[in-house]
Amino acid sequence: MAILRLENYVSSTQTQLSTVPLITFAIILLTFAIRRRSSRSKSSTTKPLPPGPWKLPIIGNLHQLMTSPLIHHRLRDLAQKHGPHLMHLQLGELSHVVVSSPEAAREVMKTHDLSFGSRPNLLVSDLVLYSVMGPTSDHWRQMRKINFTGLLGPKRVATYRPIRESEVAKLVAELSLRRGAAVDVSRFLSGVFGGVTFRAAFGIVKDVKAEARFLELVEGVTDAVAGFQISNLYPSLKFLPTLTGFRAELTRLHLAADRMLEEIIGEQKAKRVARRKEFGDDDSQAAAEENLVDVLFNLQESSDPAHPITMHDIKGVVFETFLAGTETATRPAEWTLSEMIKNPNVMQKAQEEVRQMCAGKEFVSEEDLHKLKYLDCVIQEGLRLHSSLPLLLPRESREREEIFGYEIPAKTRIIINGWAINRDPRHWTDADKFYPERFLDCSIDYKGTNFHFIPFGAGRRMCPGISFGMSVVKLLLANLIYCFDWKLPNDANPEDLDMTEYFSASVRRKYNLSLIPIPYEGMKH
Ligand code: HEM
Repeated sequence: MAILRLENYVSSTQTQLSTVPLITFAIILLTFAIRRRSSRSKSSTTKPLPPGPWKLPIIGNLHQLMTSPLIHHRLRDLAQKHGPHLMHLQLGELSHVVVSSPEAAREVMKTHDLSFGSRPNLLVSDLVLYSVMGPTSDHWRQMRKINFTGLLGPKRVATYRPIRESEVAKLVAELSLRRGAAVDVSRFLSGVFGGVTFRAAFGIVKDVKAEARFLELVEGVTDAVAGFQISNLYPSLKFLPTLTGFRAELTRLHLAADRMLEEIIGEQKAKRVARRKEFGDDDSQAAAEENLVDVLFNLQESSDPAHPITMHDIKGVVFETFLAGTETATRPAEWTLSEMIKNPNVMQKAQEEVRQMCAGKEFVSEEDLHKLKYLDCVIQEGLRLHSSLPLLLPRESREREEIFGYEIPAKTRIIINGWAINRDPRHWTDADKFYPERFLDCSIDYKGTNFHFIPFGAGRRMCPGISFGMSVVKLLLANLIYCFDWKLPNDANPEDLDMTEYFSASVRRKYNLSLIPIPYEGMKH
């Protein structure tokens, strides 16, 4: 999810702070901090806030986060010292609580899910996402239902199978052409997720260049909103987004995206009208080939007039799907493949499984996937160690709550450090080791019921795109290891593969994965 990224606050905070003369900035903040302090002193709490590190006036704990660009690591280290379950941080004007243990995650995402199931109202949600991602409301509930049932539920996802298979086959063909040469695998992988999402959303469009242009725009928005935006931390300073140029940048991107969406969705609408003229409503072939926009049109036609689904909503849901579904879903594939390269024994075992199960085939198709049990474990372990969204997405408490004897006031921002939780040594043996066998014959899964394994979050705000994303991840990885053997360039030792993380919209590899594909001879040609 590239959206409303909380997790990259730090990198972007640094960027933005350097563009504003610091002294002016400090004076402005001081003025507002005094105003705020006087209003805050009127409130009283009955229980203590969770413990936390010492705070500076005005910036609170921001300086303690700036010591590392990998904020999830920094938060884990701070939590170990100051609050292993719950830790209080003051970031700018806003009170934050960091959740770092499975026990505390259960309290937040299950016991008190209703209170903590809202999202903060961030500028990016209003300006880029047509408000579909904002706080919990009737509108959000309706959009969430659409996402789950209409677009991303398992039944609908099954209908996108031909798209997934053809995009993966296209990749295999391209890689075969480049046999023996180093290729930027990271780039290819994000192309597959972009391609699948584009075709699932819009089908085939007239302008052959539209896909590349639209995906470039999605990438632009992803980069722009990836961050701990300083203006989000000082909401009372309404002029900050304008002063830092953030508002102008978001508006520019939004207008460009909006124009393209109007164009592409307009084309879909025209096709639909033409189809209906020719076949009437009873066109079963068209129904079987419905894309995401068609489904949204159907829902619009049958929607309750008291809560109509508007063109604004349709654009919002479509754009959200791209922002949420491309970057975030690429990462599990990229990290899991990297781990297999770095651990040749795991790669060998996974390849033996798929090559045995699919012996003689040209391609691993979806009906073969259920046989690949070891690959399932490898993917789960990849998700455990490398969460795409290590801090999930930001939440906000709707009312005052008490957890483990601590007070969490209403309107507190909640950061759930899923990355730290997925590596909690109290729940995982050799927690930092890539060891897929730990998932063999084990009932733990990522569906949000095991709070020590939450790569997709849990509760009412859990990721609705699991089926959509994971169906591509597994098909893609199965084919990459079935159709090719892989070597590192310059005969580098696999164990030396650099796994440094880069904190952006999601946590990705700092250096793209460059590999040499060698087609597998046992494949049927
Ligand atoms: C396969 C890799 C993916 C991972 C690891 C992932 C992870 C996540 C996580 C951690 C969250 C936040 C959950 C929380 O706050 O509790 C989230 C939210 C979300 N994800 Fe995903 N996601 C993936 C793929 C997708 C795809 C493919 C889509 C859509 C096509 C999608 C759509 C969404 C949406 C719309 C939300 C926001 C839900 C809300 O606020 O109610 N995700 N995802």
